[in-house]
Amino acid sequence: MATAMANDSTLKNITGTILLAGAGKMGGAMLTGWLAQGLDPRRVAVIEPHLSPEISALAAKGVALNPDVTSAGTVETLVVAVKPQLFREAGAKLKPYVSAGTSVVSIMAGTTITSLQEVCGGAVVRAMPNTPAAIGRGITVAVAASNVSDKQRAVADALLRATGSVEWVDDESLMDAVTAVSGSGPAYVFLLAEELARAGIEAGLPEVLATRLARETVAGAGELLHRSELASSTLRQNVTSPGGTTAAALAVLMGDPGLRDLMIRAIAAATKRSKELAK
Ligand SMILES: NC(=O)C1=CN([C@@H]2O[C@H](COP(=O)(O)OP(=O)(O)OC[C@H]3O[C@@H](n4cnc5c(N)ncnc54)[C@H](OP(=O)(O)O)[C@@H]3O)[C@@H](O)[C@H]2O)C=CC1
Ligand SMILES: O=C(O)[C@@H]1CCC=N1
Repeated sequence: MATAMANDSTLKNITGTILLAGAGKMGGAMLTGWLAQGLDPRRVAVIEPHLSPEISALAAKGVALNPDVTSAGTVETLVVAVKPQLFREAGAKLKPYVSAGTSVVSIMAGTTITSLQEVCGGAVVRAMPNTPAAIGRGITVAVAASNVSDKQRAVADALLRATGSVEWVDDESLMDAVTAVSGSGPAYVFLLAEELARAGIEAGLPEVLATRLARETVAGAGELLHRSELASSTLRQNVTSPGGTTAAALAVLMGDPGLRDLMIRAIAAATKRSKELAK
């Protein structure tokens, strides 16, 4: 387990450059979190071939866009948020930005610490965030290579914690299943909202009403789960009146085969894909 954790001033006290490679959906969400948590925009540089209007606008606040190696300054932390399939090509171009003291924080699915060390060098932290990071409600799991110093780990922790909570693990082999559960997990919940709406329409509801009911139900149940100290199974039981409507639906969802079997298969497929992306 990590010994060095960030404190409130870690982001504000950064003196080197935080270089973000890949300001897409996940990298862009992390950048938003860093700036919201007080990271000085002048400490941030972004490498991104197709800059969105939102990222381009950050130049006015001092974020450096596509700096060359000499103008990037001393890169304290390189955050790699490109697609794993592009990493070998993109990583080789990033290596000149990495010096002896640079830590490399990767959020790429599948890509191992060993590959990152080979391609970029540096002291590597492998992390897996998720998109609720965009509203500060993400959860990230991180694992550090043995050459990551306490200070580097604290900076990585601060960068990741700016988008939600962080769990550190020691065993890198957990990262494939982590990716399947929490990295990809938001997509499963959004699919639940889609299919709940579709089933409502099938049951006779107007589309607009069904969509609203499904969206608010998923969001409200998620917020209740977030705020409550009760186990999710207890919250489920609190909805389920004996012999009532929920019990009738749950008999289908918890039947055999049911959601358990589907979820086990889905997580196994995503875990397998994460392992394949390592190759
Ligand atoms: N989306 C998610 O929920 C999560 C994603 N991740 C990981 O985050 C990474 C990014 O995913 P996501 O944000 O969804 O993908 P995106 O495609 O939205 O973002 C990747 C960005 O990298 C840019 N890019 C391409 N080549 C380079 C390069 N050589 N140097 C710098 N930037 C480059 C892309 O530009 P262009 O589009 O023009 O090619 C794009 O803007 C992936 O490795 C993924 O595994 C991790 C957790 C969750
Ligand atoms: O789908 C993917 O591969 C990435 C990793 C986790 C979420 N999105």
